[in-house]
Amino acid sequence: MKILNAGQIRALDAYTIKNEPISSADLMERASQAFVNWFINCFDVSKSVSIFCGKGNNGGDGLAIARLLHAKGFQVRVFVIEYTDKESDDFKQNLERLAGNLQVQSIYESHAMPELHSDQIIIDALLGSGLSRPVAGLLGDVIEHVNGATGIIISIDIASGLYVDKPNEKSDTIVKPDHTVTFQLPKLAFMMPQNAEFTGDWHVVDIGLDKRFIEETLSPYYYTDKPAGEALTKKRGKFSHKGTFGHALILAGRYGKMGAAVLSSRACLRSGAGLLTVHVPECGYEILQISLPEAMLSIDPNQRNITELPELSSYSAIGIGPGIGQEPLTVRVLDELLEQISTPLIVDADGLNILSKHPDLIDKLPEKTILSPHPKEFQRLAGDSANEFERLELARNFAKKHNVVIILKGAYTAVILTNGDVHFNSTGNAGMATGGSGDVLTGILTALLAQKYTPEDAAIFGVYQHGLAGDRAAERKTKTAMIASDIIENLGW
Ligand SMILES: NC(=O)C1=CN([C@@H]2O[C@H](COP(=O)(O)OP(=O)(O)OC[C@H]3O[C@@H](n4cnc5c(N)ncnc54)[C@H](OP(=O)(O)O)[C@@H]3O)[C@@H](O)[C@H]2O)[C@H](O)CC1
Ligand SMILES: [K+]
Repeated sequence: MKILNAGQIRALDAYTIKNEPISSADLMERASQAFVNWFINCFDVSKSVSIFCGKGNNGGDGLAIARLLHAKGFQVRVFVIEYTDKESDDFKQNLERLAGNLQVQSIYESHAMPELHSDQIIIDALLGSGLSRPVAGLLGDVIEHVNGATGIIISIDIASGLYVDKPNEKSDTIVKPDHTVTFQLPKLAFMMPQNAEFTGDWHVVDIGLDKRFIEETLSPYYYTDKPAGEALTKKRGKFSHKGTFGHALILAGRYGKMGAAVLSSRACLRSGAGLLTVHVPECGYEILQISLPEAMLSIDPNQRNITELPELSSYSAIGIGPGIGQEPLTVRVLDELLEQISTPLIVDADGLNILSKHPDLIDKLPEKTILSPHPKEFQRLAGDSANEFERLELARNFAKKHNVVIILKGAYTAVILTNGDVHFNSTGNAGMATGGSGDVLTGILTALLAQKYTPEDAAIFGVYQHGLAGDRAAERKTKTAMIASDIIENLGW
């Protein structure tokens, strides 16, 4: 799914109206109906609803939704906030259509706010994608009042006060909804962890905006939903043999961190690699042989750390980093690896920390190497950023400059391609913020590269499957109890 900016959404709206053709009032009706369909799926008529409307088209949606919910038998109160004389045409039209059906209460002053009970559902239709400046005055007071209520809050399209495609200031007044029901496409703002409290659970409803216009509009931002994730699966042919699926090499582990080698290796085998060799220091010999009999071993001469690069010619993809530490001899191994490698590569964890401390190695990274930092590792690698929008820009520039694929791990993990395109992942949950979860991803990615997925597809698909396995694990074990091994046990596609 593509993610468009506010200007592009406006253009999409206008194009649909002109080319379908459909009147803008009818499009608003269709959007409102889509919201109501979602709503009645979640709530029954025993709930009473309070709708707070601005005077633009978001407010117009609120008025249309009020009418439709009232017709379905919901008890509805409608409040229009009189912060301006300017009203959109479709707002006006929907206000007229309400007359006789429902009484509208105008709010002129901050001290005249309606009481909100905990069993009431509040619908936020104050401002939508037309937000052009920080909220202040009466509107700000209404938002504070809504946020103070204990009932469920649902924002139409986007929380009022939240920008669609740029960062808000920390001091901005923004609705904190439990749900956002957004039209047609997810919004960039939803992908930023800093906005979590201003999105709640968000849901996309189809309002029939022009599909071809969406396809043809250029945007660097995508959302890997189920169809996009599944479309990347490579089928395993009937006549394939283990050679078809490649021979992966993972360099991982040191004394006290051998678990990282076990986790990444097991995940690699569970992700379809034909063969796997793990290069570990000598202390890992028995651990790996016993815990993972399916893997072959390459044993480093050093007892505790990786100090020598194995011969590389038989491998089809290489993963390095989990638990390797940053000893000078290990740094040299990474350096030699970068000199010699001619197969796809993924660098993670300590591998990334080594790159941060030895920036000359970054220039040696082969084209389309996958780097999979969490936010702290990325900061060490690329520097500070003031907010998550800025961090994303920094990552896009880093990916383009160094010709690498970056997996910026987080709530909506961002996979950033060498051309700067960003694919936000849809799967995964907070239970995955647990030790070893990243090592599992490294194993998955190494396996996919060994199976000849392109680095771009490997990154998007690997992150998607990692999250999906995490979701299955959370379902079976709960987010609290799940551990990285559970993610591995739930892999499979
Ligand atoms: N394409 C779609 O997805 C459809 C969306 N619909 C709904 O329409 C809104 C967008 O409507 P729009 O009228 O463009 O914008 P808003 O409703 O958000 O309101 C804009 C008006 O509010 C003023 N404004 C902006 N920021 C502030 C502020 N901080 N304080 C006060 N007033 C503000 C703005 O005035 P300007 O001075 O900037 O001109 C506008 O007057 C979208 O979110 C959907 O809900 C359609 O219903 C269907 C298709
Ligand atoms: K809103």
